[in-house]
Amino acid sequence: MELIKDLPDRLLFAVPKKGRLHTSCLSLLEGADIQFHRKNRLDIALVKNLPIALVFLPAGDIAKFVGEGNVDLGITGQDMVAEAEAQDKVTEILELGFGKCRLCVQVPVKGGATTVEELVGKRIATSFEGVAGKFFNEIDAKVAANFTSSETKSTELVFVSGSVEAACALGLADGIVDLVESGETMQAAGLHDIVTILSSQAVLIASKRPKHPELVQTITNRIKGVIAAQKYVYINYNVERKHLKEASSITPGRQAPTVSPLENPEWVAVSSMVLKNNVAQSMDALEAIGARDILLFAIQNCRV
Ligand SMILES: Nc1ncnc2c1ncn2[C@@H]1O[C@H](COP(=O)(O)OP(=O)(O)OP(=O)(O)O)[C@@H](O)[C@H]1O
Ligand SMILES: O=P(O)(O)OC[C@H]1O[C@H](OP(=O)(O)OP(=O)(O)O)[C@H](O)[C@@H]1O
Ligand SMILES: [Mg+2]
Repeated sequence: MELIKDLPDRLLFAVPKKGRLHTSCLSLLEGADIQFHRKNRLDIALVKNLPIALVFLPAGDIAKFVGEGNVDLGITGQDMVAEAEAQDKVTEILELGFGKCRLCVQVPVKGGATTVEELVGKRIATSFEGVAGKFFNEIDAKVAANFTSSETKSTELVFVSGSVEAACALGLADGIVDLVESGETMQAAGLHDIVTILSSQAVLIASKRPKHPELVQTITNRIKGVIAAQKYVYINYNVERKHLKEASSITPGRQAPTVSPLENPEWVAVSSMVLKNNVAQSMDALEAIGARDILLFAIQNCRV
C-alpha cells in the first residue's frame, strides 16, 4: 500500500481518534498548519506540507506507543500517561490547556463511605485499574499497619470500560474511581467525590529518543504558538506620555510594551500582549488613567 511505504521517512504523531480530546486536537493541528486528508475509516493520514504521518489511536493507547518509541510524538491525557505507567518513558513537552479533569474516588451520597479507609476490603469499579490499584494498595497497607490482627483486607477492583458511574446503583461496587470535570455525571448518579487521586489535562508527549528530533521541535514551537495565541490578546491604545509608566505597568507585555510617538508629542501609542482572562481589568485600569481609543485584537497565531 502506497501509504505504508511512505511511513519510514516520516515522523509519526499519534492523536486521539475519538472522544473528549479529538476535536480540540484537530483544531490544534489546524492552528499549527499541519494539513492532512484522512480517508474514511483509515487511521493513518499523511501530512501534505510536512514529513509527518498522523496516527489516529485510542487516547488510552497513545502513551504506550510513545513510551515504546513506536511513534515520536503524541497527544493524550496525563491520566492516561499515569495509567500506562509511562511517566518515565515519555517526555512531557507541553500542557495543552484542554481535557482538564480530576481522577476521583466517588461513593454514593446516601449511605456511602466517608473516607477511603472505609472502602478497604470493599469493591471499587474503574477503568483505571493501574492508578486505582496502586492507590488502594497503599490504603490497604496503611490500614493493615494500624491493625493488630494478622488478617489484611484487600480492596477489590472491578474493571468496567465505561459508564463507570452506574456501577454503585447497579450493585456492582461500593465506590468508583473515575474522571470528574463539571461533576454533572457524578451528581446525576447520586455520587460525590471524597478524594482526588490526580489532576489531568491533555499533554504533548515525545518518546525519549525521537527519530526526528528537529521535527519534534518544529511541531512543539508551532503548537506553543497556537496555545499562546489562544491565551493572549493584543491591546493598542493612546495615552498621555506623563502616564506612560502607569500604563506600562498595567500592560507590561511579555518583554516590554511597544511605544510609538504620535503627532501630538504629549501623547504616545502603546501596544502589548495581555492575558485574555485579565483583559477587562486592564482596560478598566487604562481608562482610569485617561487612556483613549483602547482597541483589542485577537491573535491568530504567534511565536513567543
Ligand atoms: N469529562 C471530561 N472532561 C475533560 N476531559 C476529559 C473528560 N473525560 C475524559 N477526559 C480526558 O480525555 C481523555 C480521553 O477520554 P475519552 O472519554 O475520550 O476516552 P474514552 O473514555 O476511552 O473514550 P469514550 O468515552 O469515547 O469511550 C481522558 O483520559 C481524559 O484525559
Ligand atoms: O464531570 P463531567 O463533566 O460530567 O464529566 C465526567 C464524565 O466524562 C467522562 O465520561 P465520558 O463522557 O467519556 O463517557 P464514558 O463513561 O463512556 O467514558 C468520565 O468518564 C465521566 O463519566
Ligand atoms: Mg470516556
